[in-house]
Amino acid sequence: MPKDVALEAHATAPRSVRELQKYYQKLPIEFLPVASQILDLQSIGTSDFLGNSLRIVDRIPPETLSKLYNSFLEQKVDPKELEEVLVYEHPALPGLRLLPSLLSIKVQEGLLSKLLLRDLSNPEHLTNVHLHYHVPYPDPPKSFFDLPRSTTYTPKDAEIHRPLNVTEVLEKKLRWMTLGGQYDWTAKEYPDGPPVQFPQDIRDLVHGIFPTIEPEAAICNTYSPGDTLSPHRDVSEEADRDLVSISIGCDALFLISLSEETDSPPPAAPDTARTLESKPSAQQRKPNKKKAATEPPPPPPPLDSKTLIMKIRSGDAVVMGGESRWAWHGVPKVIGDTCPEELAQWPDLPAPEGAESGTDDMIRWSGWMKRKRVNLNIRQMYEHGGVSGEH
Ligand SMILES: O=C(O)CCC(=O)C(=O)O
Ligand SMILES: [Fe+2]
Repeated sequence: MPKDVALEAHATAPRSVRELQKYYQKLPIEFLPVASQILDLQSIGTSDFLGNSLRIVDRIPPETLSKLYNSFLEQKVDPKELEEVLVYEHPALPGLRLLPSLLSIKVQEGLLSKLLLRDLSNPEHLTNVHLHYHVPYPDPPKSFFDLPRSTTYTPKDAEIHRPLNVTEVLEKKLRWMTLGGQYDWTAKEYPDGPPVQFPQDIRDLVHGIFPTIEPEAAICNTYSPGDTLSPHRDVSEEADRDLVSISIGCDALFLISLSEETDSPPPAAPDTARTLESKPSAQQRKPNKKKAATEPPPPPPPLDSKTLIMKIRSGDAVVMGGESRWAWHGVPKVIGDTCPEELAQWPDLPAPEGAESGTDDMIRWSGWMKRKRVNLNIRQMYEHGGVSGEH
């Protein structure tokens, strides 16, 4: 589908989408199991609701995956240990493909390590922290998870921001990193000039599974429970190739819509970049005595025939292609305590070199992932021709 020139990077989502986002953002997690609008990719096939409308449109055989995993992990992965991956489509969002449990736990762990222990400490990969802080890079390069506790991030403008320490940055402030083409969040465009090299091993894995895209740019989002991503469309890429979104760690709700309803926009959003919100999660907030937690929530806003709200888990992939490539989408909720056990201890690193166990300067990051959701959102920026079709 050719990209519609009318798609504006700064436009605001339709009211119906914003209302759903707000509803699910506020919905206490204890009510999620009874929220029947939510399409749960893990109960596809067993639920009568929506499940009936899903179609299997493709299958990825274990042999294909094991070859890609072998080279990604640089170790032998027996196809017998893998299951065939089913690819689903839903009539509400033509061109949206859902791949529950795409990546094995080992590949998820490998991907986390490449992204966060290797690529994050490459100074070419900018983060949201760079917008307002000087980011210290150790020489020789090493993982940010190996930095001494005394590491300080000094603000660019000391009148607006206070200095941060490495714990604050990695636990809370770090919300995204850009890989390859460095998207400019304020101008909402990719800068001119040759893009930063996309990590080859991640490119090979993603292109091997999804040959319809040549990975050139990605956003690696990190969320804690309580963090949200407001509804938006990713319209800055020149190529109308599929967008591949891979999630690792805690479960999340993902809202996506092709609703065309137009209405008056809400008050203007702050001019910085994208609307990421970090609020204390329901779990972190002190109990509100006036409002008992068991009080049933109001009914949800109606879901029109062009909108889906779904639960996304660790290892799942969502591909936005065709008409859905330019759909409105957002993340109203990240659900704490849902990270798969095998990943929860990541990065589980040995003590940094030279640090003695028990010294003040040593931060044990083991268990960081237990409280996180990491989403890798991969795009092709330019049309070059020569990118093949199906696998
Ligand atoms: O975290 C997600 O699932 C979606 C992220 C996203 O839409 C984006 O980075 O543009
Ligand atoms: Fe997006």
